[in-house]
Amino acid sequence: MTILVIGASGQLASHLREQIPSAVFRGRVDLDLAEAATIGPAVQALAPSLIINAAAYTDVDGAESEPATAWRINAEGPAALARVAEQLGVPLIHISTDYVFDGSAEAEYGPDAGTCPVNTYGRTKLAGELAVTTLCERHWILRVSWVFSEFGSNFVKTMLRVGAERDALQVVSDQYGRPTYAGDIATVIRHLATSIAEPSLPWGIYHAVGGRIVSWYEFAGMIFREATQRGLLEQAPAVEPIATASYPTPATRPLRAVLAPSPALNAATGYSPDWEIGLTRTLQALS
Ligand SMILES: NC(=O)C1=CN([C@@H]2O[C@H](COP(=O)(O)OP(=O)(O)OC[C@H]3O[C@@H](n4cnc5c(N)ncnc54)[C@H](OP(=O)(O)O)[C@@H]3O)[C@@H](O)[C@H]2O)C=CC1
Ligand SMILES: Cc1cn([C@H]2C[C@H](O)[C@@H](COP(=O)(O)OP(=O)(O)O[C@H]3O[C@@H](C)C(=O)[C@@H](O)[C@H]3O)O2)c(=O)[nH]c1=O
Ligand SMILES: [Mg+2]
Repeated sequence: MTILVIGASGQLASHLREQIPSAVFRGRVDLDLAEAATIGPAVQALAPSLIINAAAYTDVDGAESEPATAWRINAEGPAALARVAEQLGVPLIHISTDYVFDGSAEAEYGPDAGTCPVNTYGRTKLAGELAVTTLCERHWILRVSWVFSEFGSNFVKTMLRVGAERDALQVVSDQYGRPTYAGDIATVIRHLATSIAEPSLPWGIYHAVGGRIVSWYEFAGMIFREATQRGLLEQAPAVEPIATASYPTPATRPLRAVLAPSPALNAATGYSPDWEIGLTRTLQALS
């Protein structure tokens, strides 16, 4: 049984390497998602029994200036993976994002809520979801949000770097979400992979999140509190809450695209993601 992971050094791919060491990993140098025509033959040659797509174009602001590249990697590449999974008759686990929603609702978004991305990254990820659902019957799409880890680049590591350089910084306090520890996504995937011979979870879209809803400002405060307690930072910088309008970026970001956890996913995997434990793990690993 060969489990094929697309992605090698990203946050999720790195945790999958720890948790499913027997899997075969293909980073962008071996298998370029932007070259859709090459994907089918490359995957067929490996004859996997399960395909996990841990790769994506994740530079939200960058996608605004290179939309064609983001589209190739986030929409056309996953479409090619879905086609070859269907041909081989094997399941595909694909990852998506809170940014498929516009974030204008007060309530949390369930997997069936109406999508309406407000930026290019979100539009390309939504196109990837649609391709996977229409082209490959045996799919699980796991939506996650605000992913962080000791591996790769993310908000936690940015805060630690900026916090070491500056006495004060401003962080937006009107965008809300549920952060996700990449190690938790890997754990959920590991449980799903273990049950692949007799899947108990219906194919479809699920939200692999859990824990408190916070703003980026609150998240930054929690990072600085624990990082100073652990001696990762000598002193926490002063953090000033600001409105999104005062922090202009190339991409618009949804204000309240809060993913509602999926009880069926938690029941099937016997696991509930908890990002606050993940934050402690991340800061431990970086200490
Ligand atoms: N980061 C976040 O905050 C969030 C991420 N997600 C989703 O979670 C999933 C995992 O993201 P994350 O681990 O954070 O990603 P990272 O940004 O940490 O890593 C990106 C990964 O994509 C791979 N990749 C990029 N371009 C290509 C390409 N052209 N061909 C093949 N592989 C490529 C990289 O490959 P290589 O290993 O070779 O460098 C790397 O493994 C993605 O689907 C993402 O959209 C969802 C919500 C939030
Ligand atoms: C560094 C920094 C960011 N911010 C803001 C910008 C932004 O609104 C928010 C978070 O910054 P980021 O650059 O991490 O945001 P962003 O890259 O948009 O994060 C998103 O990435 C993609 C891949 C996803 O799928 C989403 O779930 C989400 O995690 O904090 C500040 O207010 N102050 C700062 O000093
Ligand atoms: Mg980013």
